[in-house]
Amino acid sequence: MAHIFELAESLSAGAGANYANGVRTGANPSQFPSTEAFSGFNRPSRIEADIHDLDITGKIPADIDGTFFRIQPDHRFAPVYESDIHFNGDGNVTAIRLSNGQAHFRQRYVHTDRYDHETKHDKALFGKYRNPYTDNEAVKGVIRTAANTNIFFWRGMLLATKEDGPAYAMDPDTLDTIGRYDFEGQVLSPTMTAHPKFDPKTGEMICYGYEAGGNGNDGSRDIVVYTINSAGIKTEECWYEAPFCGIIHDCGVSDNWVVLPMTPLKCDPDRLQNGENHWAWDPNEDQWYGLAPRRGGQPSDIRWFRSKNAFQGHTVSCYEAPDGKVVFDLTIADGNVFFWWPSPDTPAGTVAKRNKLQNNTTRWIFDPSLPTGSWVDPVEERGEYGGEFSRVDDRFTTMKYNHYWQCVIDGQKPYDFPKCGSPAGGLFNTLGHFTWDNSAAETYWAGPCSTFQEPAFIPRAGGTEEGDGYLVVLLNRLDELRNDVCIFDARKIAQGPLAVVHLPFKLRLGLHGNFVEQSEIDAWKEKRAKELGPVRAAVEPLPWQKAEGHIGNGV
Ligand SMILES: C=Cc1ccc(O)c(OC)c1
Ligand SMILES: [Fe+2]
Repeated sequence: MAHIFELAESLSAGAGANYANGVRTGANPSQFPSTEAFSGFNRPSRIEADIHDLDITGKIPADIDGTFFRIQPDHRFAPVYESDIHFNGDGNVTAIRLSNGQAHFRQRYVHTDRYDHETKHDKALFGKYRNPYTDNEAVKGVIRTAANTNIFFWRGMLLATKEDGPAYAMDPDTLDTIGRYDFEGQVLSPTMTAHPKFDPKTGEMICYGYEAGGNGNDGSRDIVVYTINSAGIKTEECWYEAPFCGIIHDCGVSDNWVVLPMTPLKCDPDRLQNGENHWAWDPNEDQWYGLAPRRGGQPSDIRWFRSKNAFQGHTVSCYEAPDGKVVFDLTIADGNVFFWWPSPDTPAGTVAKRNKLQNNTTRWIFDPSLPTGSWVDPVEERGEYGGEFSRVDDRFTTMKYNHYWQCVIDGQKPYDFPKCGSPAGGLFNTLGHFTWDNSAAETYWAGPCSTFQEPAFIPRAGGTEEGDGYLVVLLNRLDELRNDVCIFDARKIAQGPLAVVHLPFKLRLGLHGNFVEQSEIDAWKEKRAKELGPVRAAVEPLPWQKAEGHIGNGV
């Protein structure tokens, strides 16, 4: 007699493969592609759940009272295209509430317009990453963003963001989606970055959108930079033009300047129309840095600096030196990290391969008195460990700082390939804590079967000294297909975690997150109850939707 699993295999083969010539057939609608992007640790999680009082090893410091919010792309439905990528998954938000030495779990999808439409039709309708020409007719004119890249707290709400669309507001307690958020009608660009910066001295949020001139997915070169003050009022809005449509994923903010690093991944509108990739790597293009004034900017004020071809990763931090020059720190790779968007010259049929790249932490100093087009080279490159996902003590954003933490690769340590397979998302097997003055440099290796996701800094209650606090970070247990949440003393990471919170299942590889103090959530809840009223979702369609004759969400 056939074993039950053999039977299941013949049943699924009988149902027919869900992909033919790379496109979903619908024959077996629940079957995800069997590509690396959807296999092993990369399998969609799709969990929405609450778990009270998670299992803990060690002791969560009693003075931690707040929530670590983070977000992951997490496809709900088998994608339209078999070659779909992780970055095209639906935003799914995780909240790890830490209080009284206990940890609680909550996870919910962001209910974007995309989510609502796909729910109604019970299948994926949006096609390739940032290519509206590949979408089902039923969703023409619908905002496409999956809001899957960052989740941060702003004036009593969480904002889930992705750089290809507007922000979505969520309730920080329930993780219910409130709706698309246009800052009460003040922010109407088709795109908004997933990496705004918060000025701790002024309480302002500085944010921007790139590819912002049209519908957000048409290769426009327009950039908009906004400031929203602590009362929620937009105080700055200036539009600039980039030399080409390139990806501007993260930014830097000092007291007087905004730095916009533009990477040589380019969008060509013709390629979009042909149903191809939004981005293509240009190995002959420079890396660019736009320097724009924070206040009173005029379109002609942006100054572009350039340097040799490279891939700009995430910002570490940014500040002004006493001489007015702008110090900007970020990780940089010596080639295209996003190997799934190769150069258009790559021969057809070539399978996109992960390149072996070195990610260095680099320091740049921009002189705002130099003319646009000036060449710059980094003043310092730190290459002892390849690193990414850097974090600082956020209370020092815009200020001279010393400490930073990041996920790093320790190539001297063993990796258990037979047990874990190809390391999902890269081999960040170690957490690093470094200082610019070299007074401290320490690492913590997670073992041969584990890798880290991006950490977040938790300031110690009542403390003010830079770096005094904790680090919260997700650990991928690649052999067990499970995640842990580790809590370290931020300035003593080498001694290992103070507490490890065990999740009973695997999440997906996430991008970004932030820790929010419960006192801050409570204070805003009270302020909204007593004077401001609830967070108001957008009521009007975005200008590009009106211009293209669409009426809005329409679900
Ligand atoms: C890490 C970068 C990054 C850049 C663009 C994206 O759309 C994204 O989606 C998750 C992530
Ligand atoms: Fe990012």
